Amino acid sequence: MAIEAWYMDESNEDPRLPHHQNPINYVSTETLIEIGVLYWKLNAKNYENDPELEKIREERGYNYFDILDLCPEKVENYEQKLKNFYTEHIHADEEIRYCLEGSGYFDVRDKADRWVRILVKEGDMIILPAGIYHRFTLDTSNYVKLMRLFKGEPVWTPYNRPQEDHPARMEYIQNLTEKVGVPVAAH
Ligand SMILES: CSCCC(=O)C(=O)O
Ligand SMILES: [Fe+2]
Repeated sequence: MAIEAWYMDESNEDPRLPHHQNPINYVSTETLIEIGVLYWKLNAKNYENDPELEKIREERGYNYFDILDLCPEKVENYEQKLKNFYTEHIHADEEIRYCLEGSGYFDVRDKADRWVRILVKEGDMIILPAGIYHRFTLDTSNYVKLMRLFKGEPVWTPYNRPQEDHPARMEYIQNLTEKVGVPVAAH
């Protein structure tokens, strides 16, 4: 099966809960593609010697990688970092994450500015395009180990919403509009 994604409910409960709507409202792979989210399923057990991963890295120029083992013992300012991850933001570059262990949620905004929750678990690699509003949270299992990839020297700077005048945001919106030929929701 492809990656699992759904529209979120509006409740203010614990972000680590799934936040499904009732009834469950899944988001199709086509919709994810339309908003520029890319996805691969790989064998995470094999990440140190995986020709498939190597091919993606080569084709897309991801010469940098590191591993983020998201637990309080290994991450400085753990709570603060989690808080920042869950604050809606964009980046000037793609955000590329490959889940090696555990799971978590990447939330992205669709064209109508609705939250789409993407479940990322072992073997899932996702690319969020530059300029897409997004955030990240652990799920109730409370643990994830992610590979972070990048083209060139890594820059992880988040620009919190609103960022309508940020060049990456403007380019993202431009691409969205070109793809479908209709305006996206105003912000
Ligand atoms: C834990 S990686 C995902 C969080 C995020 O959006 C970021 O690092 O910018
Ligand atoms: Fe981010």
